[in-house]
Amino acid sequence: MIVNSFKGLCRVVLPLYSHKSLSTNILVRHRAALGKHLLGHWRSSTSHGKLVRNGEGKKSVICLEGNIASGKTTCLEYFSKTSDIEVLTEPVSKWRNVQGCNPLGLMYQDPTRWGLTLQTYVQLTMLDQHVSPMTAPIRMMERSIYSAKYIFVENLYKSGKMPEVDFAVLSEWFEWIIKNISLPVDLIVYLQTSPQTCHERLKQRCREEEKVIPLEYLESIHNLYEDWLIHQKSFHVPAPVLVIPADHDLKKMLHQFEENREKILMAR
Ligand SMILES: Nc1ncnc2c1ncn2[C@@H]1O[C@H](COP(=O)(O)OP(=O)(O)O)[C@@H](O)[C@H]1O
Ligand SMILES: Nc1ccn([C@H]2C[C@H](O)[C@@H](COP(=O)(O)O)O2)c(=O)n1
Repeated sequence: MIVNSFKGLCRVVLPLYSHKSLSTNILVRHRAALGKHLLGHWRSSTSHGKLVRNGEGKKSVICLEGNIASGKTTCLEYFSKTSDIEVLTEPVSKWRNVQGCNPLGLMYQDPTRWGLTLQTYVQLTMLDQHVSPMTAPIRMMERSIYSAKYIFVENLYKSGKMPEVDFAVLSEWFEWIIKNISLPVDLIVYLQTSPQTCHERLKQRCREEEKVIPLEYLESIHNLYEDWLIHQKSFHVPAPVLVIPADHDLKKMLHQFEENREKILMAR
């Protein structure tokens, strides 16, 4: 089921400067030079004033969304065997180890203290993925900078675990990013599961940091996903949504991935 076709409108902005990303060079642009330079993998968009990756229009970006342990990595593994697709898994290893520290683990231990720390780093690493040069015509990436903000930051804030000031700082960062940098998404594939299924799979995966996650946490994440991608009543949806029911066993899931292959890969 394709839920919606809702492309974001771009705004004209005048960024004063940009920065060097973790893996790519982003155009460093001053007001005086706006629209004149073409550096590295980036160019300034003449129509919208955003930083845009060269060749962006010819390629296709699919974001795979879903609750924790819904089966996103398993799905990406399946499609990684297809030629002409590059797969970007979430940089969880970075979230577990930044210069010897583990912000993911710290966040689960004390979300009020460490939520901002983790989500700032998630936002940076997801941005880095969105802007990294594509090495194949189709990119499938696990989650997005959008779900980081609309689901996980929102959940921390709504549940009273993120202080107002932390939420405000993260929100301003996020707004700046989406206003100034082109982050095109052509399709969102939503693996729709029940929170109970995720809880079972989470226990089975047994990631150390996640042992403290109760069913209620997965229910909150689930409700935010449903409001965003199914009811479309909370936040902007940056691309059409393909929903794949994902409570089924592995065999049936692989069958469904195959059935949806065309819809997913034609998302341009
Ligand atoms: N359809 C399925 N049925 C049963 N177990 C599954 C299924 N899909 C994935 N799993 C298992 O559930 C756990 C979480 O899956 P994973 O793909 O890592 O989820 P995610 O990337 O969304 O967190 C893993 O142990 C995986 O082997
Ligand atoms: N913005 C985010 C994104 C993810 N997480 C957490 C949730 C999981 O514990 C872990 C990885 O998620 P998965 O791919 O297994 O669904 O990272 C977060 O807290 N904030």
